[in-house]
Amino acid sequence: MLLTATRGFINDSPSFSTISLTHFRTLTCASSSSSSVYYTDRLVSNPPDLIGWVRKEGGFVHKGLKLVDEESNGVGLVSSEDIPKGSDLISLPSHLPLKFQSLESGDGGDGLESVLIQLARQVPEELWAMKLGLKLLQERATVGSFWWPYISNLPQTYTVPIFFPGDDIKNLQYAPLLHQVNKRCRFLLDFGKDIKHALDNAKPEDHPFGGQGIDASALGWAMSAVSSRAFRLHGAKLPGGAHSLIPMMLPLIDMCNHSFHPNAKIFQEEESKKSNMLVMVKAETDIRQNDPVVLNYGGLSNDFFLLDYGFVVPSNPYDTIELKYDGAFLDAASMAVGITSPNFSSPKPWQKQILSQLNLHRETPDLKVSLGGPELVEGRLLAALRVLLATDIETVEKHDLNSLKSLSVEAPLGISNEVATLRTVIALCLIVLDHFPTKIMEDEALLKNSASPSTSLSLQLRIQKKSVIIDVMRNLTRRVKNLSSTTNQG
Ligand SMILES: C[S@@+](CC[C@H](N)C(=O)[O-])C[C@H]1O[C@@H](n2cnc3c(N)ncnc32)[C@H](O)[C@@H]1O
Repeated sequence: MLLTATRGFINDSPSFSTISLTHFRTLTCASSSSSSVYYTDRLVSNPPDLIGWVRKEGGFVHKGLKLVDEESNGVGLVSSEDIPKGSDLISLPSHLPLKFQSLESGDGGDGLESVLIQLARQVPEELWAMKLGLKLLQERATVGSFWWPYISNLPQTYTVPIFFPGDDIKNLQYAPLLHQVNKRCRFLLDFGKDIKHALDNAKPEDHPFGGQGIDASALGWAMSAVSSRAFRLHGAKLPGGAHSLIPMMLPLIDMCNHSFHPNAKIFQEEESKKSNMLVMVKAETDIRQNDPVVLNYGGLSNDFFLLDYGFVVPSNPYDTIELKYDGAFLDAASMAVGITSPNFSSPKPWQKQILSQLNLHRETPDLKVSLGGPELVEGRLLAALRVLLATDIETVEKHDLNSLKSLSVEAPLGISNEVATLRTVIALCLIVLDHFPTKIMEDEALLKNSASPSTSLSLQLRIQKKSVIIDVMRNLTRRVKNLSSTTNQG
C-alpha cells in the first residue's frame, strides 16, 4: 500500500476570508483479497469482506446482517431477515477497536509511537478526533497493518465543510459555523506544516508514517474519518469516580447510519456482561427484513452533524441558532414591538446583579445564547428578558432563577411581562432572519437545481437554520395568542 502526498490549499476570497482544504487526493493502494460487495467510494475499490474479518477475529455478527450501499447515506448495515427486539447484533472483542492506546494510558510509548504521541500532544483537546486520526494515519501507512481490512473499507472522501470550496463555505451563511470551519482549516494547515518540519529529517525507521508526506488534506481525511465514526467509550475510573472517555473506532459497528428513531443500541462490557467482548450492539426494537440498522449518534445540532459527520438532519429537534446577547440589539427588537424605553443597554443595578448570575454581565461574560432546540429559548436569555422588562424588583424576587429561566413556567412575572418578553424574542427572530442574504424560498429553489454535494449541503444547512427561527417564531406567537386570550377572558 502506498500513500502518496495529498494536497491542501488556502482558498481566500477578498470579500470574505474563508479557508478550505480541497477534496482531491491521489491514493494508490494495492487492492487486496476477496470482497463480497463493491462500494464506489472506499479507500480501495475492492475492500476485503469486513463482516468476515470481524468473525474471523473472534467477533460476533448476526447472520441476518449485510452491508449495503445506501447511496445518499453511504454504506449502511441492513437486516436481511426479521430480527426480534433484544437480539445481539454485533459484538467486538477488545483487540478489534482501533484506539490510541499509549496516548490514553500515558505510558509515553516507544520508538515511532513516542513521535506520534508528541505530535498528538500539539492537538487541542476540542479536536480530539485529530489525535486518534494520527494513529489511523499511521496504521493506514503501515504495510500489513492488522486493521487494514477495516481501514480499506473506510470512505475515501468526506463531505465535511473543511473540504468545501470557499464559495460553499460562504454559502453556509451562518457565522458560528463559518468560524468553526475556518478554525479547523487553519489548524490543519498549520499542523501539516509542523508535522513536515518535525519529520523532514526523520530517519525512515523513526518516521511514524512510513516516510510518507502528511499534509493538511491527509490530516483532514483522518480527522473526518474519526469524527464521523469514532465512539467515546468509558475507560478507567478516574479518582472522582467518573470514567475517562476513550475514543475508539469500532469496526463494522461504525457502518450503522444515524437516526433519531434508532432500532439498535450500543453497550459496553459491564452492561453487556460478556467479559470477552468489549462492546456490543443489540436490537432495541423488532427489526424487519430490509430495514437499515440505525444508531442514534446523539442529540446534536446540525452544526455538529455537518462539521463532524458531513450531513444535515432535516427538522432536527436539537438544531439551534446562536446569537450574541447585546443590549442595543435587544432594545431595537423591543422597540420594534412597541415597548417604550426598554432598558437592555442600561439595566438598573438589581437587574445587573441578576444578569451577572446569568453570566451575561461579568468581566468575562458568556454572551452566546441560543434559540431553538428542546429549550426553544435558552434559559439565560429568557430570564434576562423577563427581568429587564420587569418594572419592580419585588415581583422578580419572588421567583428563583430556575423558574425565570424556564419557558414551561408560564408568565412568572405576569402576563404583560411575558407577552413583552415573547414579542421581543419574535422581533429578534425577524431581525436575524432579515440578516440572511437569501430567503428560504430562494434557497429551496437553488437546492432543486444544485449540482454538487457541498453546495447542496450548504443550502440544506442554511434552510434548516432559517427553519429553526421560523419554528421558534410560530411557537412563541401561539403562546402570545394564548396569553392574550387569557387576559381578554379575564
Ligand atoms: C458511522 S458512519 C456510517 C457508515 C457510513 N455510511 C459509511 O459509508 O461508511 C457515519 C457516516 O455515514 C453517513 N450517514 C450516517 N447517517 C446518515 C444520515 N442519517 N443521513 C445522511 N448520511 C448519514 C455520513 O456520511 C456519516 O459521516
